[in-house]
Amino acid sequence: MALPGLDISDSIDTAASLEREIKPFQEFRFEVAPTNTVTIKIKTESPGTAELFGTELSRGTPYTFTGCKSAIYSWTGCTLIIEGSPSVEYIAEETPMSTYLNLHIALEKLRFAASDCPPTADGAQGPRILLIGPPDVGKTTLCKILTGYSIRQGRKPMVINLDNGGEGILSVPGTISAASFGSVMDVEDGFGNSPMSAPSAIPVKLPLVYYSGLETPESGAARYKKLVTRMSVAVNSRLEEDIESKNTGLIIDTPSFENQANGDLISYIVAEFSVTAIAVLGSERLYNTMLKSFATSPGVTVVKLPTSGGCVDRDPPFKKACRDAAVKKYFFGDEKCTLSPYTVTVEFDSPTFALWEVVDSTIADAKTNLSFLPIGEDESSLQLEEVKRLSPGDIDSRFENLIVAVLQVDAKDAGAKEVGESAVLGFLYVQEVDEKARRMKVLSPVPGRVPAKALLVGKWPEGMFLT
Ligand SMILES: Nc1ncnc2c1ncn2[C@@H]1O[C@H](COP(=O)(O)OP(=O)(O)OP(=O)(O)O)[C@@H](O)[C@H]1O
Repeated sequence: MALPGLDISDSIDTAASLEREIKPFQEFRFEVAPTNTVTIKIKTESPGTAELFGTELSRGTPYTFTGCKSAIYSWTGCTLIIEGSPSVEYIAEETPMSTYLNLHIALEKLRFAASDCPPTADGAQGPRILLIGPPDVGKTTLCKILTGYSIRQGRKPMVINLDNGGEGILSVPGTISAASFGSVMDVEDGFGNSPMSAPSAIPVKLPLVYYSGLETPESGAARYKKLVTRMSVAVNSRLEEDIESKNTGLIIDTPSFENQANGDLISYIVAEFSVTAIAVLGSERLYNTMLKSFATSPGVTVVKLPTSGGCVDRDPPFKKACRDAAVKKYFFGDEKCTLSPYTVTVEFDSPTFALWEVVDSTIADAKTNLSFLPIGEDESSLQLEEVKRLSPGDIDSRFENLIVAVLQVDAKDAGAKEVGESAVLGFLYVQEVDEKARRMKVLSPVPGRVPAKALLVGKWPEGMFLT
């Protein structure tokens, strides 16, 4: 369509674009470097439809991708127009999409059964599926596909992201989050946006976020478990008030679990979220371990799912670039929506200032401590410190370029327990620490003073330069 009065067309210059025809049940896989941009649309005259990880694409609408490895699947066949230069692009004939669709149909049957029960009955609870497997086997992708399909059926799935080391779902890296998805996801942007200070074309989701500050659950198992428990309590009470979400159930994405050592954490998550189905991707060994572990748990079904050949190992620099991009986007927005963060000064001697730090207590440390317990005392008597309050003298340049979580608890009077278990209001980025003047400059997404809330800093995500 041409803009009235102007000789400007909003269509893509097809002369400079590639055309790719996808046959039914095939997918177009592509990779775009973090520094590159590629635009893809379904050809307007093309009869078929296509979807990106479960979310249907609108015909003729150009979608812009940057720094991603992704795929567009078609059940019917269609023609795509690609503008720009993906670093890799090909059409794949073999995909596990039929298996994933069957899994969705099985979950739908359970959801119909749940909807038929009275709201307060036990049976009103829809399926709660946990997705586990080694790194880069497509757990997050399957989570998106299952979420996309249930949204398309008019459901309201509750999506829980327990992968604290990843890019974050509706939040920055280093967090675990939960959100009810009642509207379409943003195909260009993973799961979409949480509320920010600018309008957005895709309806925003309201996530509940906890900041772990840990790279892996193992680098602070006690803290991670505590946050999982807090999350499960909040999610369960929310579901009691939202029957649609309760009937639809939970879709839970996890960090990489690949061996016996993670069994304890998996069992913990299963118990806390009353998981009813475990889907294991990409590891026969883990599947068999799960079968044995849950053989005596009649309420838990374990299934094995194939991994897509399109799942690619993302090397550490690519993952780091994605994490940096996620944090940058939180403060500065993206091409579609530019944000301007504010620089704010925080005085260490202010009565409303309290900065806490996540303690990196590895399992190894905990075990070492255990062996020094006095005779007769057991593990439960050991109080491992998970967060500690920093005095102004402890705050130096090592905190520069890190993000700081602004917690819901007040700075005044909050103790280690409250800080350790508090949800997050938002994030700040430390630009500069002036040790002598006892103050620091932070970037804040909102103007005005930093609220009088407890601040928490961790070692993850690692430091990054935001420009
Ligand atoms: N069918 C596909 N075609 C192309 N790329 C894909 C496909 N499926 C997944 N990917 C890509 O492969 C990468 C790994 O997938 P994903 O993030 O889902 O794995 P994961 O198991 O959740 O990883 P992690 O262990 O880091 O949590 C992602 O960049 C994803 O977009």
